[in-house]
Amino acid sequence: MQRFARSRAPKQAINWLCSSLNQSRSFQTPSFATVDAEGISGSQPAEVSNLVQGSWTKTSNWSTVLDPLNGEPFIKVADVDETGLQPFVESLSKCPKHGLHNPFKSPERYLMFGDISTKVAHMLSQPDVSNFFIRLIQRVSPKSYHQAHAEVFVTQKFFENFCGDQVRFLARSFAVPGNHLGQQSHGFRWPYGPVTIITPFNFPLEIPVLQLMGALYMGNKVLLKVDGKVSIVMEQTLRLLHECGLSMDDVDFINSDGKTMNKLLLEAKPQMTLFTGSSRVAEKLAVDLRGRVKLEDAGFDWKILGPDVQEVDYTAWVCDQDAYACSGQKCSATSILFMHENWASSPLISKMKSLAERRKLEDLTVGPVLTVTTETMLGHMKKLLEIPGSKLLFGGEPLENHSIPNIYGAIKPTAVYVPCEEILKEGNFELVTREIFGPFQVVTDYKDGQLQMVLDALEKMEAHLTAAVVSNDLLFLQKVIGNSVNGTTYAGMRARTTGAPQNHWFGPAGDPRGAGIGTPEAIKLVWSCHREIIYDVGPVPHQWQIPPST
Ligand SMILES: NC(=O)c1ccc[n+]([C@@H]2O[C@H](COP(=O)([O-])OP(=O)(O)OC[C@H]3O[C@@H](n4cnc5c(N)ncnc54)[C@H](O)[C@@H]3O)[C@@H](O)[C@H]2O)c1
Repeated sequence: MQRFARSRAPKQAINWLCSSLNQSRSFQTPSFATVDAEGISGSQPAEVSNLVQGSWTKTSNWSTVLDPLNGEPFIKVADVDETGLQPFVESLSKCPKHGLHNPFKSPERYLMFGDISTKVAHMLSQPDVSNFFIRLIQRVSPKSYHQAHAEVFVTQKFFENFCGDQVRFLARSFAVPGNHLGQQSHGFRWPYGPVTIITPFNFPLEIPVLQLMGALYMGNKVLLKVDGKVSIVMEQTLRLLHECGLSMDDVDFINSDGKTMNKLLLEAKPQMTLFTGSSRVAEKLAVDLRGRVKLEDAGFDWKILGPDVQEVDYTAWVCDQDAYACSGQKCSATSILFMHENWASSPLISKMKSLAERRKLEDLTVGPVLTVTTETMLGHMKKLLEIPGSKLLFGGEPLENHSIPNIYGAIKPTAVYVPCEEILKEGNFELVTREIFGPFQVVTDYKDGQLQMVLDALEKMEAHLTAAVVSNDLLFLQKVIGNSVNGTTYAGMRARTTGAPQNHWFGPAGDPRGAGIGTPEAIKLVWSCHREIIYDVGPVPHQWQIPPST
């Protein structure tokens, strides 16, 4: 979000934009929307507002988002600075610790959220509405139509999952008989009350919506902050939610830089903060907020190809999707691929190379990298190539003929081979396991007797988000799964690291602060705590007498 000289749009980007305009000419802008996803441009910039204490507000301090495809300043965001925090602090402080609803207070709100979910699910199933969000996502976080569609589809299915009575079932309690008549213990799911959600740029709709709704379902009041580069998507989503019955006061929405948000958190003291983003910020917030956090942080995700080589074309395709779809900007993207020597002697790598080379900017199957520059990615590659025995497998060059502004990255899908023995060496491990949030992966191989070396590498890693064990050899699967911890691990010859839908728990394991997203279990774990009410209503036994002191 910096001001940049306007650059000429490249031929491919213009062609692509024209074809997408033609494709979507028949779509109407939905009634709740205040922007036209197709029409936003340097000459017709969109504006993003804040929402606090039930009203949409603007500020005098606008930051500008550059169109990732051509550098035009195309979105103006009303940024709140440190002097504008008070309304947000006050708004959050109005919510008590026992929340907006709980099993003993306003239980009708559980039903209300079931109804809201039904309406939103229906709205998102309308082609005008889904296309609006698909295109809006593509404009700010460029990814292929298919990938943006998947994001909207998963979000719609999530809402379908929480229609009717499903929200109140999230707050299901249990009871255990007591020691005497009249005594019974009941376990309840209790909200935290005032909470905050902070999310990154890469899934502008899915991540904030799934976390936001989970928080609301369980009875919390939410202050939401989405990365400013993409916050237009959630601003429009909130307008959709309001149209479907969400109260204007249940969610506040702030646009600010990270430092200002950090200050707000220290002042507002939310009971819980869900942070999704880099490990650097996650660790800072864990300290600043004295542990009142749940974290979904960096992913250095691994895939192991076992000894049983089969379905090489399919496996190559999944490897390509896992590493390079969304230009590698999924926290679940494969960062390192370990192949058994049997795969190393198959045509896998040459097939992966061909698939990577099909990707093109015109259809956004490869595109701008929003948080890592070309220079950083290629610099990292150079350092890896200094490791003895390493070599470039494919890619390794900047994208050509584009006008992606140079605050963003633009490289061809890249794979660098590093020998497994070298990866484990003290000086190399940190370098090789650095997360590059772009179309970049490390590939290595291991011999039949070297599985332990691979497992040692997994043990040394710090992020344990997604993983894939590609094999149908049950003993091999057992060995790898039993010796690793990643929170979302796919196992079997169709295993992948990316593409978790709303019906799979998604989140890291091995960290008590780890959050989850999507499923009822994730919602209950992240957005509610346990409260035990022990009823002890009597009667006191007939002729009871005061016993001796104990
Ligand atoms: N685990 C997951 O589910 C998941 C999902 C998506 C992305 N990620 C990770 O996110 C990272 C990419 O996103 P990014 O680079 O935009 O992350 P980031 O940590 O820089 O930013 C994430 C969010 O935090 C805000 N922020 C930054 N500093 C802050 C501070 N001091 N206090 C409060 N808020 C602050 C940002 O404005 C943004 O909204 C990658 O590491 C990726 O693996 C993880």
